[in-house]
Amino acid sequence: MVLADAGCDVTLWARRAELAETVNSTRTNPDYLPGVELPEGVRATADPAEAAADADFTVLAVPSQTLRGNLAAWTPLLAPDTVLVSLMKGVELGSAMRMSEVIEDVTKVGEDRIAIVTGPNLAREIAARQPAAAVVACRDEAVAQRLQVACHTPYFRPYTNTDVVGCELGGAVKNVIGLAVGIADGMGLGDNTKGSLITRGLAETTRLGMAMGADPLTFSGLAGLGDLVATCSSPLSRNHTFGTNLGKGMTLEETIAVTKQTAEGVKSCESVLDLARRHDVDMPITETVVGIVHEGKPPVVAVKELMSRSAKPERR
Ligand SMILES: NC(=O)c1ccc[n+]([C@@H]2O[C@H](COP(=O)([O-])OP(=O)(O)OC[C@H]3O[C@@H](n4cnc5c(N)ncnc54)[C@H](O)[C@@H]3O)[C@@H](O)[C@H]2O)c1
Ligand SMILES: O=P(O)(O)OC[C@H](O)CO
Repeated sequence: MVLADAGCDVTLWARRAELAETVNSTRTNPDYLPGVELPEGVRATADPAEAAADADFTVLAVPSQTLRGNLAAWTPLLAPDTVLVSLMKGVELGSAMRMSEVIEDVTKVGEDRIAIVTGPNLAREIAARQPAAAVVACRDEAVAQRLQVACHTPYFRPYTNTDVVGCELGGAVKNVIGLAVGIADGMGLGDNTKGSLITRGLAETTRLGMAMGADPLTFSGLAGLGDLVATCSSPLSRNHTFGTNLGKGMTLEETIAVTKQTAEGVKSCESVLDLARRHDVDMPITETVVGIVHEGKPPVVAVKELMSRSAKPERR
Protein backbone atom coordinates (compact mmCIF):
# COMPACT_ATOMS: atom_id res chain seq x y z
CA MET A 1 0.00 0.00 0.00
CA VAL A 2 2.77 2.44 0.95
CA LEU A 3 4.75 1.79 -2.23
CA ALA A 4 1.63 2.07 -4.40
CA ASP A 5 0.53 5.27 -2.63
CA ALA A 6 4.03 6.63 -3.36
CA GLY A 7 3.47 5.98 -7.08
CA CYS A 8 5.12 2.58 -7.63
CA ASP A 9 3.62 -0.34 -9.56
CA VAL A 10 3.54 -3.18 -7.04
CA THR A 11 3.28 -6.90 -7.71
CA LEU A 12 2.55 -8.76 -4.50
CA TRP A 13 3.46 -12.43 -4.24
CA ALA A 14 1.09 -14.66 -2.27
CA ARG A 15 1.67 -18.31 -1.49
CA ARG A 16 -1.92 -19.33 -2.26
CA ALA A 17 -3.32 -18.73 -5.77
CA GLU A 18 -6.82 -18.21 -4.35
CA LEU A 19 -5.57 -15.41 -2.08
CA ALA A 20 -3.86 -13.67 -5.02
CA GLU A 21 -7.14 -13.98 -6.92
CA THR A 22 -9.11 -12.52 -3.98
CA VAL A 23 -6.70 -9.57 -3.69
CA ASN A 24 -7.07 -8.85 -7.42
CA SER A 25 -10.83 -9.22 -7.54
CA THR A 26 -11.82 -7.59 -4.21
CA ARG A 27 -8.82 -5.28 -3.57
CA THR A 28 -8.67 -6.64 -0.01
CA ASN A 29 -6.67 -9.26 1.86
CA PRO A 30 -9.45 -10.52 4.15
CA ASP A 31 -7.28 -13.03 6.02
CA TYR A 32 -4.73 -10.47 7.21
CA LEU A 33 -6.19 -6.97 6.87
CA PRO A 34 -9.98 -7.27 6.71
CA GLY A 35 -11.72 -4.01 5.84
CA VAL A 36 -8.63 -2.42 4.29
CA GLU A 37 -8.96 -1.47 0.62
CA LEU A 38 -5.75 -1.90 -1.34
CA PRO A 39 -4.81 0.77 -3.92
CA GLU A 40 -5.14 0.17 -7.66
CA GLY A 41 -1.34 0.08 -7.97
CA VAL A 42 -1.17 -3.28 -6.14
CA ARG A 43 -1.59 -6.48 -8.15
CA ALA A 44 -1.16 -9.97 -6.68
CA THR A 45 0.23 -13.16 -8.19
CA ALA A 46 1.07 -16.63 -6.90
CA ASP A 47 3.96 -16.86 -9.37
CA PRO A 48 7.23 -15.62 -7.78
CA ALA A 49 8.83 -15.22 -11.24
CA GLU A 50 6.09 -12.80 -12.24
CA ALA A 51 6.46 -10.87 -8.98
CA ALA A 52 10.24 -10.58 -9.30
CA ALA A 53 10.45 -9.78 -13.02
CA ASP A 54 12.00 -6.36 -13.77
CA ALA A 55 11.58 -5.19 -10.16
CA ASP A 56 13.61 -2.12 -9.17
CA PHE A 57 13.03 -3.15 -5.55
CA THR A 58 12.32 -6.67 -4.30
CA VAL A 59 10.73 -6.31 -0.88
CA LEU A 60 11.03 -9.33 1.40
CA ALA A 61 8.51 -9.83 4.21
CA VAL A 62 8.40 -13.48 5.22
CA PRO A 63 9.06 -14.89 8.70
CA SER A 64 12.77 -14.52 9.51
CA GLN A 65 13.31 -18.24 10.02
CA THR A 66 11.93 -19.13 6.55
CA LEU A 67 13.81 -16.43 4.62
CA ARG A 68 16.83 -18.61 3.74
CA GLY A 69 14.67 -21.33 2.19
CA ASN A 70 12.43 -18.83 0.37
CA LEU A 71 15.39 -16.96 -1.07
CA ALA A 72 17.11 -20.12 -2.26
CA ALA A 73 14.10 -20.70 -4.52
CA TRP A 74 13.76 -17.05 -5.58
CA THR A 75 17.41 -16.14 -6.26
CA PRO A 76 17.39 -17.36 -9.90
CA LEU A 77 14.26 -15.24 -10.51
CA LEU A 78 15.63 -11.91 -9.27
CA ALA A 79 15.97 -9.00 -11.71
CA PRO A 80 19.70 -8.32 -12.40
CA ASP A 81 20.05 -4.93 -10.69
CA THR A 82 17.21 -5.17 -8.20
CA VAL A 83 17.67 -3.76 -4.68
CA LEU A 84 16.70 -6.33 -2.06
CA VAL A 85 14.72 -4.76 0.77
CA SER A 86 14.17 -6.50 4.10
CA LEU A 87 11.16 -5.63 6.27
CA MET A 88 11.97 -8.48 8.66
CA LYS A 89 12.81 -8.02 12.34
CA GLY A 90 14.55 -11.19 13.42
CA VAL A 91 17.88 -13.00 13.73
CA GLU A 92 18.39 -16.44 12.16
CA LEU A 93 18.54 -19.34 14.58
CA GLY A 94 21.80 -21.29 14.41
CA SER A 95 23.82 -18.85 12.30
CA ALA A 96 22.84 -15.79 14.42
CA MET A 97 22.81 -13.83 11.14
CA ARG A 98 20.87 -10.61 10.69
CA MET A 99 18.39 -10.68 7.80
CA SER A 100 20.59 -8.60 5.48
CA GLU A 101 23.42 -11.07 6.13
CA VAL A 102 21.15 -14.00 5.22
CA ILE A 103 20.16 -12.16 2.02
CA GLU A 104 23.81 -11.55 1.09
CA ASP A 105 24.75 -15.13 1.98
CA VAL A 106 22.06 -16.72 -0.19
CA THR A 107 21.86 -14.34 -3.16
CA LYS A 108 25.53 -13.18 -3.23
CA VAL A 109 24.21 -9.66 -3.90
CA GLY A 110 26.57 -7.07 -2.37
CA GLU A 111 25.60 -5.03 0.70
CA ASP A 112 25.34 -1.88 -1.45
CA ARG A 113 22.19 -3.42 -3.00
CA ILE A 114 20.62 -4.64 0.25
CA ALA A 115 18.43 -2.25 2.25
CA ILE A 116 16.08 -2.48 5.19
CA VAL A 117 12.97 -0.59 6.26
CA THR A 118 12.29 -0.44 9.99
CA GLY A 119 10.91 1.74 12.78
CA PRO A 120 7.59 2.14 14.65
CA ASN A 121 5.42 0.70 11.87
CA LEU A 122 2.59 -1.46 13.22
CA ALA A 123 0.94 -2.82 10.07
CA ARG A 124 -2.66 -2.09 11.07
CA GLU A 125 -1.92 1.60 11.69
CA ILE A 126 0.04 1.95 8.45
CA ALA A 127 -2.87 0.34 6.60
CA ALA A 128 -5.16 2.97 8.15
CA ARG A 129 -2.76 5.58 6.74
CA GLN A 130 -2.01 6.99 10.19
CA PRO A 131 1.13 9.18 10.25
CA ALA A 132 4.35 7.30 10.96
CA ALA A 133 8.07 7.80 10.48
CA ALA A 134 10.45 5.04 9.47
CA VAL A 135 14.10 4.37 8.67
CA VAL A 136 15.42 3.22 5.30
CA ALA A 137 18.91 1.88 5.86
CA CYS A 138 21.56 0.86 3.34
CA ARG A 139 25.36 0.98 3.36
CA ASP A 140 25.06 2.91 0.08
CA GLU A 141 23.32 6.18 0.95
CA ALA A 142 22.30 6.81 -2.68
CA VAL A 143 20.38 3.52 -2.71
CA ALA A 144 18.72 4.44 0.61
CA GLN A 145 17.69 7.76 -0.94
CA ARG A 146 16.15 6.01 -3.97
CA LEU A 147 14.15 3.75 -1.68
CA GLN A 148 13.18 6.74 0.46
CA VAL A 149 11.58 8.35 -2.60
CA ALA A 150 9.88 5.07 -3.56
CA CYS A 151 8.06 4.78 -0.22
CA HIS A 152 7.51 8.41 0.82
CA THR A 153 3.81 9.28 1.15
CA PRO A 154 1.83 11.95 3.03
CA TYR A 155 1.39 9.48 5.94
CA PHE A 156 4.69 7.55 5.75
CA ARG A 157 7.88 9.55 6.34
CA PRO A 158 11.10 7.57 5.83
CA TYR A 159 14.51 8.85 7.01
CA THR A 160 17.75 7.42 5.62
CA ASN A 161 20.50 5.83 7.68
CA THR A 162 23.68 3.97 6.71
CA ASP A 163 23.95 2.04 10.01
CA VAL A 164 22.39 -1.19 8.81
CA VAL A 165 23.71 -3.22 11.76
CA GLY A 166 22.19 -0.84 14.33
CA CYS A 167 18.86 -0.52 12.53
CA GLU A 168 18.47 -4.28 12.14
CA LEU A 169 19.42 -5.01 15.74
CA GLY A 170 17.02 -2.33 17.00
CA GLY A 171 14.16 -4.05 15.15
CA ALA A 172 15.05 -7.59 16.24
CA VAL A 173 15.78 -6.91 19.91
CA LYS A 174 12.73 -4.70 20.45
CA ASN A 175 10.60 -7.79 19.82
CA VAL A 176 12.33 -9.54 22.72
CA ILE A 177 11.87 -6.54 25.01
CA GLY A 178 8.24 -6.33 23.79
CA LEU A 179 7.76 -9.89 25.00
CA ALA A 180 9.25 -8.95 28.40
CA VAL A 181 6.95 -5.93 28.75
CA GLY A 182 3.97 -8.04 27.67
CA ILE A 183 4.81 -10.64 30.31
CA ALA A 184 4.97 -7.88 32.95
CA ASP A 185 1.62 -6.48 31.76
CA GLY A 186 0.08 -9.96 31.91
CA MET A 187 1.33 -10.34 35.49
CA GLY A 188 -0.50 -7.15 36.39
CA LEU A 189 2.66 -5.07 36.89
CA GLY A 190 2.43 -1.34 36.18
CA ASP A 191 4.10 1.48 34.33
CA ASN A 192 7.19 1.75 36.54
CA THR A 193 8.05 -1.80 35.54
CA LYS A 194 7.33 -1.01 31.90
CA GLY A 195 9.49 2.15 31.94
CA SER A 196 12.31 0.22 33.60
CA LEU A 197 12.15 -2.66 31.10
CA ILE A 198 12.04 -0.33 28.10
CA THR A 199 15.02 1.70 29.32
CA ARG A 200 17.17 -1.20 30.47
CA GLY A 201 16.11 -3.11 27.35
CA LEU A 202 17.40 -0.27 25.23
CA ALA A 203 20.63 -0.28 27.29
CA GLU A 204 21.28 -3.95 26.55
CA THR A 205 20.36 -3.49 22.87
CA THR A 206 22.86 -0.62 22.66
CA ARG A 207 25.58 -2.69 24.39
CA LEU A 208 25.14 -5.46 21.84
CA GLY A 209 25.03 -2.99 18.97
CA MET A 210 28.25 -1.29 20.04
CA ALA A 211 29.99 -4.66 20.34
CA MET A 212 28.89 -5.37 16.76
CA GLY A 213 30.06 -2.03 15.37
CA ALA A 214 26.75 -0.14 15.32
CA ASP A 215 26.47 3.59 16.02
CA PRO A 216 25.02 3.96 19.56
CA LEU A 217 22.98 6.98 18.40
CA THR A 218 20.94 4.70 16.13
CA PHE A 219 19.32 3.23 19.24
CA SER A 220 17.89 6.55 20.33
CA GLY A 221 16.31 6.92 16.88
CA LEU A 222 13.27 5.42 15.15
CA ALA A 223 14.83 1.97 14.71
CA GLY A 224 15.66 1.82 18.42
CA LEU A 225 13.61 3.81 20.92
CA GLY A 226 10.84 4.62 18.41
CA ASP A 227 10.03 1.01 17.58
CA LEU A 228 10.58 -0.14 21.15
CA VAL A 229 8.01 2.34 22.50
CA ALA A 230 5.43 1.46 19.81
CA THR A 231 5.83 -2.28 20.37
CA CYS A 232 5.84 -2.10 24.16
CA SER A 233 2.76 0.16 24.28
CA SER A 234 0.50 -1.42 21.70
CA PRO A 235 -2.07 -4.20 21.87
CA LEU A 236 -1.54 -4.43 18.07
CA SER A 237 1.98 -5.79 18.63
CA ARG A 238 2.05 -9.56 18.27
CA ASN A 239 5.16 -9.81 20.47
CA HIS A 240 3.61 -7.70 23.22
CA THR A 241 0.37 -9.70 23.06
CA PHE A 242 2.27 -13.01 23.07
CA GLY A 243 4.08 -11.91 26.23
CA THR A 244 0.86 -10.75 27.87
CA ASN A 245 -0.68 -14.18 27.38
CA LEU A 246 2.37 -15.86 28.92
CA GLY A 247 2.30 -13.39 31.83
CA LYS A 248 -1.35 -14.25 32.46
CA GLY A 249 -0.33 -17.87 32.94
CA MET A 250 -0.96 -19.45 29.53
CA THR A 251 1.55 -22.14 28.55
CA LEU A 252 3.82 -21.69 25.52
CA GLU A 253 1.71 -24.19 23.55
CA GLU A 254 -1.55 -22.43 24.42
CA THR A 255 -0.05 -19.06 23.50
CA ILE A 256 1.26 -20.34 20.15
CA ALA A 257 -2.19 -21.82 19.43
CA VAL A 258 -3.93 -18.43 19.81
CA THR A 259 -1.24 -16.48 17.88
CA LYS A 260 -2.24 -16.23 14.22
CA GLN A 261 0.66 -14.11 12.96
CA THR A 262 4.42 -14.09 13.31
CA ALA A 263 5.77 -13.02 16.72
CA GLU A 264 9.46 -12.90 15.78
CA GLY A 265 10.80 -12.47 19.31
CA VAL A 266 9.66 -15.97 20.30
CA LYS A 267 12.37 -17.55 18.17
CA SER A 268 14.74 -14.60 17.88
CA CYS A 269 15.18 -14.28 21.67
CA GLU A 270 17.37 -17.38 21.40
CA SER A 271 19.38 -16.09 18.45
CA VAL A 272 19.80 -12.65 20.08
CA LEU A 273 21.12 -14.37 23.22
CA ASP A 274 23.42 -16.42 20.98
CA LEU A 275 24.72 -13.16 19.44
CA ALA A 276 25.21 -11.67 22.93
CA ARG A 277 27.29 -14.67 24.02
CA ARG A 278 29.35 -14.60 20.81
CA HIS A 279 30.16 -10.94 21.52
CA ASP A 280 30.52 -11.39 25.29
CA VAL A 281 27.72 -8.93 26.06
CA ASP A 282 25.48 -9.15 29.12
CA MET A 283 21.76 -9.11 28.14
CA PRO A 284 19.84 -9.99 31.31
CA ILE A 285 16.34 -9.15 30.03
CA THR A 286 16.87 -11.22 26.88
CA GLU A 287 18.20 -14.07 29.03
CA THR A 288 15.12 -13.81 31.24
CA VAL A 289 12.78 -13.94 28.22
CA VAL A 290 14.56 -17.07 26.94
CA GLY A 291 14.19 -18.59 30.41
CA ILE A 292 10.43 -17.94 30.51
CA VAL A 293 9.62 -18.75 26.89
CA HIS A 294 11.89 -21.73 26.25
CA GLU A 295 12.95 -23.12 29.62
CA GLY A 296 9.64 -23.06 31.45
CA LYS A 297 10.81 -20.59 34.11
CA PRO A 298 7.79 -19.15 35.97
CA PRO A 299 7.58 -15.37 35.37
CA VAL A 300 7.45 -14.68 39.15
CA VAL A 301 10.77 -16.49 39.67
CA ALA A 302 12.28 -14.71 36.64
CA VAL A 303 11.32 -11.27 37.99
CA LYS A 304 12.91 -12.11 41.38
CA GLU A 305 16.13 -13.20 39.68
CA LEU A 306 16.26 -10.08 37.48
CA MET A 307 15.73 -7.80 40.50
CA SER A 308 18.36 -9.54 42.64
CA ARG A 309 21.24 -9.07 40.20
CA SER A 310 24.24 -7.29 41.72
CA ALA A 311 23.96 -3.49 42.07
CA LYS A 312 25.94 -1.49 39.50
CA PRO A 313 26.34 2.00 37.98
CA GLU A 314 23.69 2.85 35.36
CA ARG A 315 26.12 3.42 32.51
CA ARG A 316 27.70 0.02 32.46
N1 LIG B 1 3.05 -6.72 11.01
C1 LIG B 1 3.74 -5.67 11.37
O1 LIG B 1 3.24 -4.72 12.02
C2 LIG B 1 5.19 -5.58 10.98
C3 LIG B 1 5.77 -4.32 10.90
C4 LIG B 1 7.09 -4.21 10.55
C5 LIG B 1 7.83 -5.36 10.29
N2 LIG B 1 7.24 -6.58 10.38
C6 LIG B 1 8.07 -7.75 10.11
O2 LIG B 1 7.67 -8.36 8.89
C7 LIG B 1 8.00 -9.75 8.93
C8 LIG B 1 6.79 -10.52 8.51
O3 LIG B 1 5.78 -10.27 9.47
P1 LIG B 1 4.25 -10.14 9.12
O4 LIG B 1 3.66 -9.17 10.03
O5 LIG B 1 4.04 -9.95 7.68
O6 LIG B 1 3.84 -11.59 9.56
P2 LIG B 1 2.52 -12.38 9.20
O7 LIG B 1 2.54 -13.57 10.06
O8 LIG B 1 1.36 -11.46 9.20
O9 LIG B 1 2.76 -12.74 7.68
C9 LIG B 1 3.81 -13.59 7.30
C10 LIG B 1 3.54 -14.03 5.87
O10 LIG B 1 4.54 -14.99 5.53
C11 LIG B 1 3.88 -16.12 4.98
N3 LIG B 1 4.67 -17.29 5.31
C12 LIG B 1 4.66 -18.03 6.43
N4 LIG B 1 5.52 -19.07 6.31
C13 LIG B 1 6.07 -18.96 5.08
C14 LIG B 1 7.00 -19.73 4.36
N5 LIG B 1 7.54 -20.84 4.87
N6 LIG B 1 7.34 -19.33 3.13
C15 LIG B 1 6.81 -18.23 2.60
N7 LIG B 1 5.90 -17.46 3.21
C16 LIG B 1 5.54 -17.82 4.44
C17 LIG B 1 2.51 -16.16 5.62
O11 LIG B 1 1.61 -16.85 4.78
C18 LIG B 1 2.18 -14.67 5.68
O12 LIG B 1 1.64 -14.22 4.45
C19 LIG B 1 8.44 -10.06 10.36
O13 LIG B 1 9.84 -10.16 10.40
C20 LIG B 1 7.97 -8.85 11.15
O14 LIG B 1 8.82 -8.58 12.26
C21 LIG B 1 5.93 -6.71 10.69
O1 LIG C 1 3.49 -6.95 15.89
P1 LIG C 1 4.96 -6.94 16.19
O2 LIG C 1 5.26 -7.15 17.64
O3 LIG C 1 5.71 -7.83 15.28
O4 LIG C 1 5.46 -5.45 15.88
C1 LIG C 1 5.21 -4.92 14.61
C2 LIG C 1 6.23 -3.88 14.19
O5 LIG C 1 7.52 -4.43 14.23
C3 LIG C 1 6.17 -2.60 14.99
O6 LIG C 1 7.03 -1.67 14.40
